[in-house]
Amino acid sequence: MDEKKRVLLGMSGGTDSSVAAMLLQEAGYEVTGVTFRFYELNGSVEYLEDARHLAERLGIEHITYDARHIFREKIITYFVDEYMAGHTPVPCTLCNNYLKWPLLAQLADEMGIYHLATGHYVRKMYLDGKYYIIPGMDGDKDQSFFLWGLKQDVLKRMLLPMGEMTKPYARAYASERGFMKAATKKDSLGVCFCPMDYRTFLRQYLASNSLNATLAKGRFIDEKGTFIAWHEGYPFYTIGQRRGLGIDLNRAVFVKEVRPSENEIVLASLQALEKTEMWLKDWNIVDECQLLDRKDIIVKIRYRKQKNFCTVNIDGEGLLHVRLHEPLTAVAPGQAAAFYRKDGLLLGGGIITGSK
Ligand SMILES: Nc1ncnc2c1ncn2[C@@H]1O[C@H](COP(=O)(O)OP(=O)(O)OP(=O)(O)O)[C@@H](O)[C@H]1O
Repeated sequence: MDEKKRVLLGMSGGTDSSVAAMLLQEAGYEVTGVTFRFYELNGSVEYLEDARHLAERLGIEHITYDARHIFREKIITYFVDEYMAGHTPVPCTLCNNYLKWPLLAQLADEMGIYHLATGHYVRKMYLDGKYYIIPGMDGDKDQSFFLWGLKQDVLKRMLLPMGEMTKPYARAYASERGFMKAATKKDSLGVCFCPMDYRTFLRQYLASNSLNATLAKGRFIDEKGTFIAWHEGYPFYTIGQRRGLGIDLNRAVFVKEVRPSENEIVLASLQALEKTEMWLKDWNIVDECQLLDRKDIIVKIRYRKQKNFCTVNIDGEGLLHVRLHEPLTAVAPGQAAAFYRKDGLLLGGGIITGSK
């Protein structure tokens, strides 16, 4: 078979990658599915069985790849370390950019397969000699926010069959073909290894690594340093947080600052959290001409909803400097910022290291 017609697809056992397998097959590709064992919540391997079973029904080759050790090292350890440093980590962004897609490329190379695919709801576009990610047609499912770190060597090989689909259509598509389990799978919620609440995960992780002594009660203080109440330990709070502080004041207060060395959390009004400048490290830009020094760049620091205009430059220390045209609240170190052109082209992104 023409090597351009072979594709390695990441199969999670979920609806999207299952439908992606069907679409690629219908488009005439010889599909090989790979399921990475990243993390098995409560030891469940049902996802592996589902992926295997689907591959069998479709008559496609399927392999599994044990990435638990590397996932633990690169994603979970990083996640815990970031909270312990008073930051807000972005495990899904890191996993996609440094693990999932690079692993797909590595395995595909070993198998002599050119194309790489996933069930992400994104599309890609070729412009002036470069490939760009653009949001999926289903605005509600768009996952472009997580993919700003991918380089051209991966982008050029990507096939993104779900980009033109909506989730309801994907479910109907699987069901019409008799794949009822794939059609009715629940959407995955948040971070795969702690879908609900990171605090519970953090407590368990620290306890099982004999590190819980590092968590002591600390002081909530106001901006002037006045004691307000006791808190559970600084890693359990993130900048911008309002709910779950466990205190009852007669005004709305938000986490403005996390101070690990003092185990203090500074609380303030929302207005006091406003920032107009950010600095990013570990950044990636597809084409500097499309991003730097322009006045109409959109920046997102949240997966959903938020969008602001900004101007981006590289500063003397090699960090990306972002000037926000309107202030943003809840800018936390460790979080990702992704840049878009007004028409949706994903221009790059980076990790927030400072703001003012
Ligand atoms: N364990 C895994 N092994 C291989 N590929 C994976 C794995 N987890 C996710 N992927 C790939 O990454 C894509 C995006 O995964 P993510 O978990 O962010 O989204 P999702 O909407 O839940 O996808 P799905 O419905 O396919 O599970 C998946 O569609 C799949 O192609």
